[in-house]
Amino acid sequence: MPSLGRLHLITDTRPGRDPLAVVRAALTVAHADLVVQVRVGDSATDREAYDLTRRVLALCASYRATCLVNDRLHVALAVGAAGGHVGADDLPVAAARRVLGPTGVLGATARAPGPAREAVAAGASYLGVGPCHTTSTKTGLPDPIGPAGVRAVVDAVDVPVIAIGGVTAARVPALRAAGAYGVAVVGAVSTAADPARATAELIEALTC
Ligand SMILES: Cc1ncc(COP(=O)(O)OP(=O)(O)O)c(N)n1
Ligand SMILES: Cc1ncsc1CCOP(=O)(O)O
Ligand SMILES: [Mg+2]
Repeated sequence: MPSLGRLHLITDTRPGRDPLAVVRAALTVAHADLVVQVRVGDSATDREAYDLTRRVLALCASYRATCLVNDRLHVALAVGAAGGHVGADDLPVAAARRVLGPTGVLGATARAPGPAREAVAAGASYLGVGPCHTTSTKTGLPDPIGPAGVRAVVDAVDVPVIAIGGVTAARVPALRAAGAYGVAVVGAVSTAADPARATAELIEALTC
């Protein structure tokens, strides 16, 4: 697998947001260091997910950035994205690996060492670990695990750990010190007054 980008931008498709404009702004700064994960709401149709993903993939291609698809692996395959991300309510990791094939990038959500090891054994190529901090963009999550929780997972696996949940540039140093390879964000970029600047601050924090 080519090396994974350290900054994962997850699309924000809540009403009033402009995910394509945010992705475009982030790409102008982060280029190939960016992984864009297309995540649509549960009520979105497959056609809507497909159309958005095709457009994101075209933007990513211009910058040699990686495009992944959250949950809907058939959309990832249909558009030719690099892979996808699954969690507890999605296909099991082993099934997702069969769908994507041996070379697809496959992320799996884990928040503790045991499930993290299982996900890697089942074929995950990276782990999304969190919520690390309180988030306002997803409800119904368990308590934040903090950098110490990230460290526990990092110590248990040999794949990149991507910290997620309430991540800001100011919080990146502690997450990196805990062994996180990178971070995934929604709000830190999508709700920023200047998404390009917010991206630059995250990239700088990740490369220090
Ligand atoms: C990088 C990354 N980590 C975790 C998640 C969360 O995935 P999941 O648990 O399946 O929840 P939804 O995003 O599907 O609501 C993620 N998407 N990306
Ligand atoms: C999808 C998801 N899974 C765990 S936290 C989260 C949302 C992260 O969004 P933000 O970066 O705005 O906290
Ligand atoms: Mg999911």
